[in-house]
Amino acid sequence: MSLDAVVSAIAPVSMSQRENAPEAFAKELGESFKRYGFAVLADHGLDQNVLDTALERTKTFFAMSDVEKAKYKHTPEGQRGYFPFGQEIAKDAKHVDLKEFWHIARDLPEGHPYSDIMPPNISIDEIPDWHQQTYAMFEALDQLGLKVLSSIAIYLGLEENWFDDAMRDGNSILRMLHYPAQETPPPEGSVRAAEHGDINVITLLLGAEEGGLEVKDRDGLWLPITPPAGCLVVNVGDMLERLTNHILPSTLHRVVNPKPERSKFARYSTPFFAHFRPDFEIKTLETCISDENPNRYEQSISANDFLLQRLKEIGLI
Ligand SMILES: O=C(O)CCC(=O)C(=O)O
Ligand SMILES: [Fe+2]
Repeated sequence: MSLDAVVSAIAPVSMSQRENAPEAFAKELGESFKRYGFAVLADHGLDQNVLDTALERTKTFFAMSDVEKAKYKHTPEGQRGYFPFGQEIAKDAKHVDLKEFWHIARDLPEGHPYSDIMPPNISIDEIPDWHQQTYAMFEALDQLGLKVLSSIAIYLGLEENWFDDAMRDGNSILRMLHYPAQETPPPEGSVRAAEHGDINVITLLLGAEEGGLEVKDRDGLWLPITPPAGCLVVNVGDMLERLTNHILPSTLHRVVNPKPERSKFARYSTPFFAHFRPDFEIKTLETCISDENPNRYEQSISANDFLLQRLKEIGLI
């Protein structure tokens, strides 16, 4: 198969269809998720200025010295702030990933019942408007995520607003990722991000235009995903896979090292991991159980217990 054929394997779905033809949009989106666990969204309507400003601040932060950045290292229970280079290791992987990142999470009002599970964000002294600018991006993606989920609900035969309560005050994370340039070849076997499934409900990913993202197809072959400029990649996470009894699969993906001609370029990407509220019980949807697909999970599990289990596996707590 030619590279072009592979790139277009996941055809973009236009969000502009969503208002006029919600059922048709939901079907096209849902079929892409069912087939690949991934969809490519065109015309997402996000404010480019908000995205550009947040990315510009992110580049400023990662350009700071390791000593300066270390002041903002996340606390083990926190999942907010800075995660230095060489910390995350994918489940069952032998080498750490070649990346550093920052987590922005939801701001909660003081005294909120989830405050003990969802601590406050961390600000950066050297970049005074860091929180304001990156939180604008968090909020934009949070809202877009709900729209995508409402179309998924339609596809699954649920009420359009089914996910609203499950996602209210959810423990979502915007991850600003920096994969440094590779002027000298990295250690044998290390990659920018080793193969993994995402833990959360859905992920909205910007920044994959710089190549490297690959998705493991049913036959075990890796499909490169290089979305057209201005498109957003969306994928199903393990929580939605479990909720839907694997009707919507959480597909393994990875970020491979750059080709020699791109090795002097850093890669920045910004996945938004949409999460349920911590006390939401993930219980298989009745609409996803059938004779051909019996319930795979007799027990329900709270979103927070599921998350803690998985964070331990990848070395983040
Ligand atoms: O950087 C990318 O393109 C993907 C990142 C990713 O899969 C993740 O952080 O979970
Ligand atoms: Fe991922």
